[in-house]
Amino acid sequence: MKDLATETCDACRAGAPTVNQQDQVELLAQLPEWHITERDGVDQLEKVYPFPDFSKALDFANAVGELAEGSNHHPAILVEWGKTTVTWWTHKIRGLHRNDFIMAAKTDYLHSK
Ligand SMILES: C[C@H](O)[C@H](O)[C@H]1CNC2=NC(N)=NC(=O)C2=N1
Repeated sequence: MKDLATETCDACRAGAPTVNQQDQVELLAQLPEWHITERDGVDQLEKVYPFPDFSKALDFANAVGELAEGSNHHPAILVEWGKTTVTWWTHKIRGLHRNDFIMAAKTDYLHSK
């Protein structure tokens, strides 16, 4: 199975298909500690990263922001003292695209460095 983190995001267009339930299970199996939650009817992929303080949490958030800019695919990022919550979904399709799982894998890789 190819490492998700090495894939690149497709240019996602309105009307693109969302990831089906079976594929969600397969992709989540490659993404430890990530979970899918629904907000306002939109499935979102989310993970909480713990940090020793606010400053480290903010540094990671900034690194994720740079990753997002480089991929033109952007998460919601919540920075709190001791943790950063990263949430991926695709606005254009109001749901989860393969891109979101790729970006989650890239986020994990960034955290591991
Ligand atoms: C115009 C710009 O390319 C688009 O709005 C991009 C920007 N980043 C994005 N990020 C996410 N998560 N979903 C999108 O649909 C999206 N669209």
